[in-house]
Amino acid sequence: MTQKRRLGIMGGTFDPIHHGHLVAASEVAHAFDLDEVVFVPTGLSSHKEGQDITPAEDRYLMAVIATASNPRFSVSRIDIERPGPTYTVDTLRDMRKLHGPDCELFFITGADALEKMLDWHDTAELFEQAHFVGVTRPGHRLTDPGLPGGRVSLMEVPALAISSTECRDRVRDGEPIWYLVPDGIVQYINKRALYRG
Ligand SMILES: Nc1ncnc2c1ncn2[C@@H]1O[C@H](COP(=O)(O)OP(=O)(O)OP(=O)(O)O)[C@@H](O)[C@H]1O
Ligand SMILES: O=C(O)c1ccc[n+]([C@@H]2O[C@H](COP(=O)([O-])O)[C@@H](O)[C@H]2O)c1
Repeated sequence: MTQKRRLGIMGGTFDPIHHGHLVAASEVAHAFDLDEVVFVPTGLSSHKEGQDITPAEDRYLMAVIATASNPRFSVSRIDIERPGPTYTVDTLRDMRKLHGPDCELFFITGADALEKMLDWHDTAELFEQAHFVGVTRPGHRLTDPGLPGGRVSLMEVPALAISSTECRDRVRDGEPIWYLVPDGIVQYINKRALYRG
């Protein structure tokens, strides 16, 4: 019997994508023997309404640049092309349609996001569609938030105290972001004059 294809999905605003995201995806891919990790930048983040978010096309292109050198990483436009707010249940439904039933889906997320998962849209269906992997993040303790057993795993990854917020703040304040994000992202942010305030 052939093994089902194992597909990781890393959803995020990625404004901008940074090495914390990339390390988390790489560690989960290794630990869960994933064939591929698809980064899925959000369209309109349902819980970030009113926040000043960079256009989806820039966030998508930065994700492409950051993942280009890894043959097991790719980027999907499904969330940025779907009208309305982005809900993970729609991401998983679309991924399932694209990849068929013979594919196991693993949604990768930070421990901070996992803690709030019971408030997400259509939680019951979420756990039918995918296995959820919550990774450690500095500043957030890795505790079991009481999510259904068997469908959620918690995983320690090398701690990188990087956030997109800090990257944006540093650019605005004229501080370097070299080595917090891939080199191509530093150059893209400069070229497009992003986060200058
Ligand atoms: N340094 C990190 N280590 C582990 N997971 C992370 C890290 N940074 C972000 N994540 C996780 O990656 C996913 C997407 O993150 P997101 O794009 O919101 O980045 P962010 O750095 O949290 O952004 P912001 O500071 O704008 O809120 C989330 O599930 C988040 O918890
Ligand atoms: O589906 C939901 O209700 C929901 C609520 C909050 C966050 N999410 C997803 O969690 C991922 C991380 O979100 P963010 O905005 O913290 O980068 C991203 O893929 C979001 O679509 C999903």
